[in-house]
Amino acid sequence: MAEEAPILAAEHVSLRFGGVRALTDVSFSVRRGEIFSIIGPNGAGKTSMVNCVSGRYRPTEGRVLFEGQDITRLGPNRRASLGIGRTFQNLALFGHMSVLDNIMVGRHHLLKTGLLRGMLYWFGGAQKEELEHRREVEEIIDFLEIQHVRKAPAGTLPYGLRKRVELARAVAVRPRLILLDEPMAGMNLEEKEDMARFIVDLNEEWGMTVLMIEHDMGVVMDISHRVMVLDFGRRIAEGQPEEVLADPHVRRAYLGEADEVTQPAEEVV
Ligand SMILES: Nc1ncnc2c1ncn2[C@@H]1O[C@H](COP(=O)(O)OP(=O)(O)OP(=O)(O)O)[C@@H](O)[C@H]1O
Repeated sequence: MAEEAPILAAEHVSLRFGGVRALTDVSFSVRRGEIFSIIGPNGAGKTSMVNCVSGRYRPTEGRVLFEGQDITRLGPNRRASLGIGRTFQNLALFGHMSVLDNIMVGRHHLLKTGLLRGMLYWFGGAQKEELEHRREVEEIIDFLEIQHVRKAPAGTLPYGLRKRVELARAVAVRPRLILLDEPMAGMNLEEKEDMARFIVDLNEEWGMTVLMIEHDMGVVMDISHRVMVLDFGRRIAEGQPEEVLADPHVRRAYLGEADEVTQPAEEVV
């Protein structure tokens, strides 16, 4: 049987900012149902790559395909409405709004009915649709275990919980592909474990394909099905976590392992 087409494919993507080559000829594909991680040292091009997928950046060369459709020229909102959701490296919540409202905003943003319908709601119409949204949002709140803070202003929550709310907002639009930019950044061990569990559940129980940037190698190796390694904007490896970890090129470039030639000579006494 022929293999199913990938949900996401990047083909020969290059991205330049003036003289800076953020990405050079990067190709990879993500299969439906996978947790796929991009790793690499600082400045390797990970965020640039994810931005080329979300539509924030347009590649200088190459193409990005989502479910077989060329989305290279589409803007971020259009891509979001096709089924690509995302979270940000830096939190992007409305601090004064409640957790519940922050998540509702996530849904409103992509509603077919749009702004006018949203306004109608506030003046008393469209409640049925709204009730359905609320039900779905409550389901997400339960799933991410943030019931106890649903009424709290998002800005008053500890960092780990805010990250979870941000994930809830991205999940609220039910994307088929979710882009997570450093979901564990700044978290303590317990928060990381919780977040890792949520990502795995999103993937396994909610059927979301995940494309993730993460620096925490333990988490990456634990939960990813496949990993791509970028270094200086180029793809230097891709495969299952254990293959990638064993790759000598990766060990040298990323994990900082010196190869034999560069080992300091033993001191002769
Ligand atoms: N908007 C921009 N304007 C100019 N240069 C940029 C821009 N965005 C990224 N770059 C450059 O592109 C290169 C790749 O950056 P990018 O942020 O994609 O790397 P990264 O792997 O995500 O790094 P980090 O792990 O530190 O987040 C870097 O040299 C960076 O300075």
